[in-house]
Amino acid sequence: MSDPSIKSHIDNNVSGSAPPKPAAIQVICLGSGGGPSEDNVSGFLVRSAASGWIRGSMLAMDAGSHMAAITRILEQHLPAISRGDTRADSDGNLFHQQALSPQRPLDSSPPSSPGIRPSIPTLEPVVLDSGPFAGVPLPHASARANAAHIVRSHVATYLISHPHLDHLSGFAINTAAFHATSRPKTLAALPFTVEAIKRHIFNDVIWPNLTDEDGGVGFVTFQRLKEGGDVMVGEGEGRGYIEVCEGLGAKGFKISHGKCMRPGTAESHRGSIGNLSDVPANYSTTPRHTDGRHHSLGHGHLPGTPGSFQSPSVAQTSHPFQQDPGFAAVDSTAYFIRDTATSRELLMFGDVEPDSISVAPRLARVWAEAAHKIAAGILNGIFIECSYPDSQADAILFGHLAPRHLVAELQVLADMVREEKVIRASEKAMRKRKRAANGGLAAISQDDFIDKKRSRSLAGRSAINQFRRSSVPDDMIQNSPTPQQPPSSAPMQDIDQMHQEYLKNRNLNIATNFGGASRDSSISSINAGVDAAHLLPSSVYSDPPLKGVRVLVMHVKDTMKDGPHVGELILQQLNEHAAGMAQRGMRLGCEFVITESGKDYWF
Ligand SMILES: Nc1ncnc2c1ncn2[C@@H]1O[C@@H]2COP(=O)(O)O[C@H]2[C@H]1O
Repeated sequence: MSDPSIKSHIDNNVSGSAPPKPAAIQVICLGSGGGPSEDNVSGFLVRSAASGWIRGSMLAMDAGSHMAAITRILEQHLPAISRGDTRADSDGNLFHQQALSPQRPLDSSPPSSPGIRPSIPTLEPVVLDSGPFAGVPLPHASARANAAHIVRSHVATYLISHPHLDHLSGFAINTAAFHATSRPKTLAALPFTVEAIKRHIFNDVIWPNLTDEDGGVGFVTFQRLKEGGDVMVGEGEGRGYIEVCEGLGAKGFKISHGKCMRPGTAESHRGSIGNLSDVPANYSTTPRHTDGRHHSLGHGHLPGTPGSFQSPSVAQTSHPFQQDPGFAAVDSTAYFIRDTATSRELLMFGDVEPDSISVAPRLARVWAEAAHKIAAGILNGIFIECSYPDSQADAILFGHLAPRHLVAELQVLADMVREEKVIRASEKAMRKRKRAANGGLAAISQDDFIDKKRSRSLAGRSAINQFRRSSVPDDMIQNSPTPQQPPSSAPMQDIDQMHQEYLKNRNLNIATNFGGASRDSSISSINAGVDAAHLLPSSVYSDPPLKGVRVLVMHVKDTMKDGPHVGELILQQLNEHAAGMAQRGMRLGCEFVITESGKDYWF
């Protein structure tokens, strides 16, 4: 089905001089807040523009706010209802047929013949021409009936970041309407989330067991995702992505959302153990879990199961929280969501705290994965929380970010992107020189060599960046390496040699997990890349690393006080931090946007 709405949405955020690409992914914000008001808590709809509005083409990323928010949006954009010249009353009963909006086609059947009982007019689907749901055929009269239709017909999967209520409550309550769906809804998540929801929500105590496990009625089925993706699925850049709805794949990484009592010390929501990482450094190609499909209550992977890979970064951190052995991290998830048609991606976070104060710092792994995608031009949207303004002290962040932390984390990402861009540019330069030198013949084998060797694990560089971090931007900001002007023509063997060294070091890191990689080998891996960069045009450095990336801020916690919404202050603080860094020669280049319920965002 063609989608008229996509034509008018152009992605203006693609860096460089390339012509803007048509938008590939739409994200509709249903809930942008982090509480305490229950009407606006985390919930988004994601869809591939290429899939149009076919059944099963929408993914709900978290669902604290869900059906009620869709109803609200439709009320705003369905003129036949919002203007009052409606054919539906508040209960959805038809009346005022003659006053329909031109957008809503009337029953076009001829007037009834005398003696024939007038038929009840049949409503034809209406297609909205404005708002986030522009283009979706709506078969009902009232906003709320159409909202239920969208949920039943179009939303296939609920991708949940963690089992906290503000990310789940809408979904749980809406499941009572799933009896009218033709197939079960899928709840997709990492196993720790699935098991928690199964055990603590659909347990016939808090909520009826409407799932298809343990004798439930079958409205909901669970899709247990493998952390870091499933290597058995997909190929090339799409390897590891599991299809979660029509046209979209997902890959999830565990992240940390505060701390709780260490399992065994008290009744607690169990999380990961500090100092232990669940995923090997070569997470892209070696997911930890080999079978995520058959967990059930009482066994399998529970939240809190420690991993077996020790992060070198933790030993280097000094924040008092990280030294407390009585606490474990609360788990959450960051998902990369990939549009199958265009290979473009989004990064959407659940609640998350900065690595600098975490008992289990795991954000750098996600940044490493993201850096490669940003450098490759396939990722330009990051949905991430910033729950509090900077006035919130570290001790009362409860597993969340404040502007100072978000900007510090983005600086880590920016460093990685810069390195990745250098590597890409140097590889490109080498291929070009090889081609020129060998008349194009050797270029083929060299290109093949690079492509085969090229792995996307950036673990070594992640480790290095973690050595640099602290909790406030001023502390973590390093002097930007002054780009050296490249010699006008570098000897080809120098570049070749550096690349061989670089590839050797990178492969060493790929073959060695986080715990095993020595700091020296990580550093030499970076140095090899940076050395190669000295031979490259300075233009590699001239653009800020995150140019073209939009950082969409969510989960802002309303203060429930008079005056401007705290989101305005958070945006101001983010921009001030970024401006301060730019003054010191550390431009990030990204744009900050505070997400709002009822708005949609295109990528
Ligand atoms: N120790 C605590 N004291 C007060 N409030 C808390 C504490 N821990 C968590 N919270 C609040 O509970 C909320 C649960 O959802 P969030 O993680 O979004 O944000 C959390 C805080 O707002």
